[in-house]
Amino acid sequence: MSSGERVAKAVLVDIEGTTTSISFVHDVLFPYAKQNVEKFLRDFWKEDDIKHIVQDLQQMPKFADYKALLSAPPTEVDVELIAGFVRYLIDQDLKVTPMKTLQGLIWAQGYANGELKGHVYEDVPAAFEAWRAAGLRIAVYSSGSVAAQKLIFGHSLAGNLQPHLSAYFDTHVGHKQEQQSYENIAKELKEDPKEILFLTDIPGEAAAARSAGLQAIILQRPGNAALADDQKASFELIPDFKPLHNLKLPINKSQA
Ligand SMILES: CSCCC(=O)C(=O)COP(=O)(O)O
Ligand SMILES: [Mg+2]
Repeated sequence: MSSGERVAKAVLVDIEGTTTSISFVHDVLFPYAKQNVEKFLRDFWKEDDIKHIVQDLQQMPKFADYKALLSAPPTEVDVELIAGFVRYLIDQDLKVTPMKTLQGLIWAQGYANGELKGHVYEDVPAAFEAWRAAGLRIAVYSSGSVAAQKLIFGHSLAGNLQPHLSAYFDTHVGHKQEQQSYENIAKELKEDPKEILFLTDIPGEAAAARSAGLQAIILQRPGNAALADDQKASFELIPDFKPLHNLKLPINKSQA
């Protein structure tokens, strides 16, 4: 099936490499979080939600790995130790929930003070408008926290795109390369999986979505990772959202 003939009731979009450049995430957002994590933790160390995040971080097996790398073994868990651990996790691009939650809280300050503006490719707002005008719902699924997703679209270069979005999912629903996550999303959206179209840059995510019965298309945006030949053969590939601007509801739904 070509993108021109596709029908769906909902479009589920990934962010990094799909609506937004990988470079914005890696060269702007991640450095912002690394530069500001220590001050953020110092300012909010005694707040309950930060205490919970710190506890969750300490329980990760990676925390022991990180401590073992330090020249002097830490005697207490303090701001500096946790900030260093968060920077270590960011450097490895680990999609772990407590660190992603913390990143979202740090980025909120950057969006609020105007230092950050969410990158979206220029074809994204037009596609969102077209899909909504055709009666489709649009949902987001990213490893970034739901709070971070709302920020990137709420403070985007194209203005506030949140009114187009009807649901947001992060790693609380499961990891992006697991079939169960997409089954959970379909259930929460109350849609038949085959009527959800998932758009992503990562073949492992597309494969997991497809194994749950969703449709999946891979974006080849500038700067996205090159695909192996078998991956190219397994999925429909598109350079941007323009081939999908004419996406329609299934015929029985649009006539109802
Ligand atoms: C929600 S904006 C920041 C994106 C992010 O933190 C990330 O890890 C990107 O992951 P994605 O699942 O959108 O590829
Ligand atoms: Mg992605």
